[in-house]
Amino acid sequence: MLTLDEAGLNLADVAAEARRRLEPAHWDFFAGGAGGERTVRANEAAYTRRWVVPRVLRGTGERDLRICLLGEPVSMPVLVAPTAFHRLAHPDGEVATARAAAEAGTVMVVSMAATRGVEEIAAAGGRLWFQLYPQPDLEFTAAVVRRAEAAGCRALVVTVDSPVFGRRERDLRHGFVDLPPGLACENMRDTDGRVRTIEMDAGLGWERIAWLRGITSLPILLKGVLHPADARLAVAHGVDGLLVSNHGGRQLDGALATLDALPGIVAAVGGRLPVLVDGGVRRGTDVLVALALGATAVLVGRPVLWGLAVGGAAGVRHVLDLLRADLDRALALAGAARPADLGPDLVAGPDLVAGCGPVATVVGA
Ligand SMILES: Cc1cc2nc3c(=O)[nH]c(=O)nc-3n(C[C@H](O)[C@H](O)[C@H](O)COP(=O)(O)O)c2cc1C
Ligand SMILES: O=C(O)C(=O)c1ccccc1
Repeated sequence: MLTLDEAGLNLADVAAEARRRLEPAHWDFFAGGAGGERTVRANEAAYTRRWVVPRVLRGTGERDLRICLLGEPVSMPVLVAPTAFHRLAHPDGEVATARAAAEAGTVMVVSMAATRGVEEIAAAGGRLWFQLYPQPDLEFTAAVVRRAEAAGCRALVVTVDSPVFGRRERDLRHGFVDLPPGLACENMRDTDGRVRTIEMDAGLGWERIAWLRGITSLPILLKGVLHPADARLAVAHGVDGLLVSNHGGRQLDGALATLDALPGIVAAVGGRLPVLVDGGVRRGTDVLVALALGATAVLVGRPVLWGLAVGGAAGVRHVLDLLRADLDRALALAGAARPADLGPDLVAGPDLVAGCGPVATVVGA
């Protein structure tokens, strides 16, 4: 196991150490976003505009961080977001990430752009969900879904914020266009062993969600919903959960910070589906605020990659342990014994903070 000195006291420390270890082009691929990266910055900044209004004398005793998601227990409301190319961070790649998530008792969402096959990731143990970019080739898409099912994945996370690829200026400057030789998107292999390129499908529509619903009995979550009208459509199409996400600011630069979108989505869904959120979660208090505003759980993307770069499975474990301990302490200090004790009354701002302007919730839009 890593010492705290090596791995850091918080996720910013881990990020700084990862930056020292990674090739600049790979650091920039992981850290960067689309355009001027306004949305990358806005995701983290949104949390700094929320303030916790703690309750006292609640006698919380030992906290219980467990939640129930899609009918199954998860050890804490922090999951691993799907991110591409883990072998750029560590030779063990997604296998190491899966081992850490399993040890932490949480879900790992395996990216369609993973650099290890879903079967060997599953062999590391733990609960996996599979992230899908629906491909224009329906037969190939169906084959990938069957492969994820056969490997034991328990849900499909369908990314819907990517009709085209975001324009990432850091990657353009480095000339970073593809994986180095020897690494490949292992879950994009065809029957002949050839690796297909992941296509973004600008033709994707709700009928494809209905089609997916018809080819799998796995729960389907939509990843990348920010507009309440889309949340209502998702409910109407029988999906099983929503992930409020702007792809970590890597797709539409200028898209609303996810924490600012969350209340509108929660109101639109009205408790009919679990609502998850990702983007900019770096502290236990961030998790607390997201849950208080109605999220069932959060996911972390980049911090997991930083942990992986610093120490493989132990590094990812360190990141997840830091978040767990930080959330546990934040709950105690806010007077909550468990996630279910949190509500919007525990959060103030940003309207209470001079100069920050009102929160952009588009309820009923
Ligand atoms: C390097 C990197 C690769 C990503 N790859 C994928 C991907 O393959 N599929 C996907 O749906 N989202 C992908 N995402 C988006 C994440 O799932 C998630 O939405 C985002 O990272 C959350 O923000 P955070 O990094 O601030 O925690 C990626 C994000 C990063 C940083
Ligand atoms: O970088 C990303 O955000 C991402 O989603 C992705 C998708 C396909 C291949 C590589 C990265």
